[in-house]
Amino acid sequence: MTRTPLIAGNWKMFKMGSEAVNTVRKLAELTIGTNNRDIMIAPPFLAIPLVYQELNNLNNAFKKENKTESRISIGAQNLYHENQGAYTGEVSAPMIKDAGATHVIIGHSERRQYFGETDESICKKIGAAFESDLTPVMCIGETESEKNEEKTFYVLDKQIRNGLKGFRSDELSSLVIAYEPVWAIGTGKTATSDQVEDIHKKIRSLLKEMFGVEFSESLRILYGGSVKPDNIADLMSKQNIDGALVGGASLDAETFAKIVNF
Ligand SMILES: O=C(CO)COP(=O)(O)O
Repeated sequence: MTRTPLIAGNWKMFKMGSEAVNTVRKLAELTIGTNNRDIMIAPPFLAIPLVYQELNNLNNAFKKENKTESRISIGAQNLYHENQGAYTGEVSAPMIKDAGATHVIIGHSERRQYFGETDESICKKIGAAFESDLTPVMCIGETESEKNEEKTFYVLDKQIRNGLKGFRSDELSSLVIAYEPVWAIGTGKTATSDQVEDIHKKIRSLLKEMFGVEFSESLRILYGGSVKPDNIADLMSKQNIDGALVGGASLDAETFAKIVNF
């Protein structure tokens, strides 16, 4: 089974609209001709329509020059699980889709930590993403103290079982999982590629038990946490690491393009 790698950038709460547009333009130019991997960027909500418009313009220009379309797709960083209603300040899956995104990051550790997200709310959000035909990138990961107490897989098992409760494998077909150990996010500490490979193997075998071998073998499992141009190739050399979810190093187009073109 070959899984197309996905290199995704999570811009978190960074970049004004014009900065987002400039960065995506540079990134598209630096990744022209990249054809064996998927690229996704997740700008703040307000920049999504601007980035979408810019990518459309660029793709039209590329077409005229006989170049292939950019492989960059757009993701949101969160959603609310209801489609519409009196939920002041929230953004729904149909709105995200309408703005031009195809992916959505769900359950990032920063949302779990600062905004009270739970496995149960994450499960509802995954359902809402699929209902609107968005690809959910479901984030899981243990904290430093959970790691020190050797509870890593206990925590991941719980996050996966509860986050994916009630779904059938055919409903989850485009799901992406991102393993992001909380202690490696923004810290410069990366898990070694062997440690990540071992955990990804365990995640895949849990998903095989839950949803069958066809599903587990086609599912992409990304790693996130201090991914940089100098560690991406080592990570990507492992059989069960199918891409990366990059924070800080995705903000600069040149740095991120080096990661994309590892
Ligand atoms: O949280 C992350 C991506 O979602 C990882 O962030 P860093 O790459 O900055 O460690």
